[in-house]
This record gives sequence, C-alpha cells and structure tokens, in this order.
Amino acid sequence: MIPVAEALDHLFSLTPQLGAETVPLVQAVGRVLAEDVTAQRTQPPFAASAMDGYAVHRGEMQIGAQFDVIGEAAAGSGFKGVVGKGQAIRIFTGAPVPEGDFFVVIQEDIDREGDRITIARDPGQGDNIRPAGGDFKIGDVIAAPRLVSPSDIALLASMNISAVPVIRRPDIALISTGDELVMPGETPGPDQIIASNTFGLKALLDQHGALTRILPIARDDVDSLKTAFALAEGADLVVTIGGASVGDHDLVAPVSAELGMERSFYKIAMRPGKPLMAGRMGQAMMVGLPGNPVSAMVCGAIFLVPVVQAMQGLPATAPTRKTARLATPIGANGPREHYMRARVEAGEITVFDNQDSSLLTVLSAANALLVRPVRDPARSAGEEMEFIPL
Ligand SMILES: Nc1nc2c(c(=O)[nH]1)N[C@H]1C(S)=C(S)[C@@H](COP(=O)(O)OP(=O)(O)OC[C@H]3O[C@@H](n4cnc5c(N)ncnc54)[C@H](O)[C@@H]3O)O[C@H]1N2
Ligand code: MOO
Repeated sequence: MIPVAEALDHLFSLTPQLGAETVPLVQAVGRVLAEDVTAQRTQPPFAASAMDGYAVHRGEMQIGAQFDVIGEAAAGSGFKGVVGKGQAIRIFTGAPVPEGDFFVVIQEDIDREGDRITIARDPGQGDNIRPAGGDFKIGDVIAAPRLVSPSDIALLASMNISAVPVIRRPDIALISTGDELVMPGETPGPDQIIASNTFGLKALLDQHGALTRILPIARDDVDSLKTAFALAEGADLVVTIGGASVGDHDLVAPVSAELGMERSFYKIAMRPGKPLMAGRMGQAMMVGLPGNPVSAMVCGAIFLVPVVQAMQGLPATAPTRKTARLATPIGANGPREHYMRARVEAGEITVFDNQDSSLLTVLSAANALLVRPVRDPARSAGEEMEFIPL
C-alpha cells in the first residue's frame, strides 16, 4: 500500500496532455483556455459618462453656476458639436463625453428651467466619467491556462472574441463490472442492484470539463470485460469500477494485465479506496476504482478530478483543503488515511457516525471529507481539522 500523495504523483505522471480546439464563445465556459487571448478592442473605447446628468467644463463647475443646454449625448450617439463657455450638454449613462476636460453633474444636483440649468447642490469630487480604456486596452492579455468562468465569458465577449481556443475535453470511458448490476430504469433480479457509480462519476467528471462515456456493464467473465475494454478504445482515460479486490470474481487486474496494462501501483493506504489500481494501457491511462459506491465517488474526488484538471493543462495539485473546528470528538485513526464523510456548517465540522463505504445517503448528506492522517490521535471538540469540500 502506498500513501495517497504518492498515488496522486503516479497518476499525474501517467496523465496525458490533451490538444486544443476552438469553440464558440458560449461553449467556452468550464473549459480551459489553451493559449493566451488578446483583447481586440479598448473598453470603454471613449471616455463615458457613469451617470445621467449634465456635462459642463470642469473649470466652470461650481455651486450656483448656470449653463445653456445646447445638445444631448446618449449611449450609442455622442454629441457632435463644440461645447462653449457657459454651455452644457444633457448626457446619459454610457454616452461618450465630448473631447476636453469635462465634469458630469448628476441630474439630482441640477435645477432646470427650459434649456437653462443651475448647479443647485454640491456635486462632490467625483467627475462621474469613466476614462477610455479604464476596463481594458486593445492587446491586453488573458493568460492561459485558465478555467473559463461565466465572468470570463462576459469579459471575452466585451473584448470582441467570438471563438475561444480551449483544451479539448478529456474522453473518459467508465466501465462498471459485476453480475449484480443493472442500469437505472431496468428491473433488477432478486440478487441484483442498480449501477450507481458510473452515473455519479460521470456527473462529477463532466462538471470538471470531461466528456464521459458510460459503457455497457461488464459481467463477471473475462470475455465481457474484454469487450468493454474494446469499447473504450480511443479514450484518454479508462476507468473500471468494482472487481478490484481479491475475490474470485475480481477480474479487473488479471484481464487488464492480459490486455497489456503496465501497472503503476495497486492498493493505497486510504479509507475508503484501498484497492485502487492505475497504469498505462496502450495510449490510454487506466484507473481501476473499488466498487463500493462511496469508495468510487471519494476516489473520483481525490484522484480523478485532479487528473481531469491536469489533462487540461491546469496545475497538477491535490484537492484544496480548508479547516474547520470539530463539533464533536472523534477517536484515533488507524494505518490508512481516512476521508470521513462530514458536514461543515458555520465553521464547525461534524463527522457522520456511520462511515461504511456503501452508504450513498451519508455521502449525499455530506458536504465535506474530513481528512485524518495515518495514525492521527483522538481529537476533541474545538480542534481545528482539515477537510476537502465536496
Ligand atoms: N478479503 C477482502 N475483501 C475485501 C477487501 C480486502 O482487502 N480483503 N477490500 C474491501 C474493500 S476496502 C473494498 S472497497 C471492496 C472493493 O471491492 P471491489 O472493487 O472488488 O468491488 P466489488 O466487489 O465489485 O463491489 C463492492 C460493492 O460495490 C457494489 N458495486 C460495484 N460496482 C458498483 C456500481 N457500479 N454501482 C453500484 N454498486 C456497485 C457491489 O455490488 C458490492 O456491493 O472490497 C472489500 N473486500
Ligand atoms: O477501502 Mo474500501 O474502499 O473500505 O470501501
């Protein structure tokens, strides 16, 4: 058994780097920028009014000063003439401010009679003008790699970038193994259950940019598993679920070995998730996850999500940890790093009583994995502990 951190390092060294593709702007969210993108224009392209009001020459701006309103500047159509001494223009939010040194007085501080205005109240210091290029300038760079957020989409649009270079989505093939499994919606036999792991894992990995395929369930026989591996052809990452332990029907290790899998490691000092294996299989990376539903999902969060991120060129790092104070005491940990299902609320973390690795209700109620190092001593309420948010 190897430590979790060592397993993650092995996984990163197996991780392929994927190529790039260009996608329409609206499809770029959640993808990783493949190359630096440069702004095609300056924003705002002109000095723009930040408020509805009146533009006057800055030097003439004082309480009691009066002006003739000689024209209007609206968003989309600026004032084309010249503003002389003692003159003002009506101006609206987003409108270009005329050339020169102006001050926009908001309309709440103005008294107007016909086309004559008076600055009736103190307009304060701010001139209510957004300078040209105050947001960004032509040629400004958004650097790759970067996970594109909804805010980035707005920024890219504003930069007039309609097609975005991103890393292609990792092609992941998921294979559930076991005679006991049927697909959701099917009618299970008396000794059967519904395959859940592939669905939870697809949801998790696709959330991080993958394009995950759920392959037909492999039965507990060599030919069926070989067929499933053949269907995974072309994937960047092939993930099997179940059949990883030491039972007579646990065929993943022998069959993958027969198909040429060069194993990097097998078994981790981790709870849940001990019988994890990984290696290279032809062009693809292969990971064999344990079948217990919580083990599969926890391994997905701890190992597969970082791998999916690294495949797309993001930094190869373990999931981010935070800290919270223990709400109730917990006993000492054993020889495996323990990822305990827990709930964090208002800065306090409560560990669920039942940590059995089959309990999806507990996993679903959890929003955190409390991380217990190997042989961590008993902990009292109030002690600060590390956790990984789910
Ligand atoms: N003698 C030993 N027995 C076991 C050991 C051990 O060290 N010695 N390790 C245990 C641990 S830890 C785990 S974890 C499991 C992992 O076993 P497998 O990876 O071989 O998984 P299976 O036996 O195929 O399944 C375990 C459990 O999970 C259910 N399962 C499997 N796939 C799915 C799926 N896609 N969706 C939902 N549920 C699934 C399966 O029906 C079993 O109930 O081994 C322990 N045993
Ligand atoms: O370590 Mo197993 O992964 O207990 O469920």
